Amino acid sequence: MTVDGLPVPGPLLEARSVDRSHGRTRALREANLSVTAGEILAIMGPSGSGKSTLLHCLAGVFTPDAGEVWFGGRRLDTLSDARRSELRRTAFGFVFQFGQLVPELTVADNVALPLLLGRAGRKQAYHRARGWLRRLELDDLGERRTGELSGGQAQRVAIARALVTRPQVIFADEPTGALDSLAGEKVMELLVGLARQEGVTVIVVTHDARVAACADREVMVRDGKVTDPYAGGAVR
Ligand SMILES: Nc1ncnc2c1ncn2[C@@H]1O[C@H](COP(=O)(O)OP(=O)(O)OP(=O)(O)O)[C@@H](O)[C@H]1O
Repeated sequence: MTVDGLPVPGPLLEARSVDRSHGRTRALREANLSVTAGEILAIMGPSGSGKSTLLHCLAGVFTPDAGEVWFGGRRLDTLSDARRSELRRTAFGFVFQFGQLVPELTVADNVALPLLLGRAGRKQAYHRARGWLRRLELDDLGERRTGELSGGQAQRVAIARALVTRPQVIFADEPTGALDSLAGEKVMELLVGLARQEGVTVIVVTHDARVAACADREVMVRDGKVTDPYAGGAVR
């Protein structure tokens, strides 16, 4: 596609007419969504409308029953399980409602873990982990067990862990859902600020209008359908 003779990069991530059921429940019905590189996108909608299912389809955790998912100009949904796992490990980062940190490990171990699993050297992994802990204002907590953290601290550790591999996209599912409003605001401020500095795309599922207000754009999911005016190749 070109505009005024200049090439316009296509969307980074796209759902095209995605259907996905859980048993007999049709969670997504011909869902279309288009996300550009560097965009911070909020996915909103009533409980049970299909937001998390959409997020998991975009991240290659679920494969659609019908339709297509594209990432960086290539089909994602037709890749093998092994290739999709590798993509999730290298190009994507995840932040969930309850940090999902490993409680037996220290904060620094949790942040270094994705690098160690990716076979980075120990010294380099911990060096990078400490750098991210500093950026998330967690310098003093590196040696703590994650069970000793407040909810807001745990979510900041989860963000450090998601960013440490330098992903292209962060998928966040209700990242502030378990926090009070002050802690939630701080977590979103840090996530969005760092994502912008790093040029990382963020897709965040939320019920909270204040969280959505931090995004560049929001889309609504209702009964498994997505309202996205930019889906289907519309030029922004
Ligand atoms: N593992 C599952 N087994 C059966 N049904 C499921 C499963 N996961 C989701 N569903 C159903 O699929 C539909 C969409 O669920 P989904 O979790 O995507 O919605 P959501 O918008 O993220 O909801 P919430 O805001 O409450 O988290 C719902 O009707 C839900 O009950």
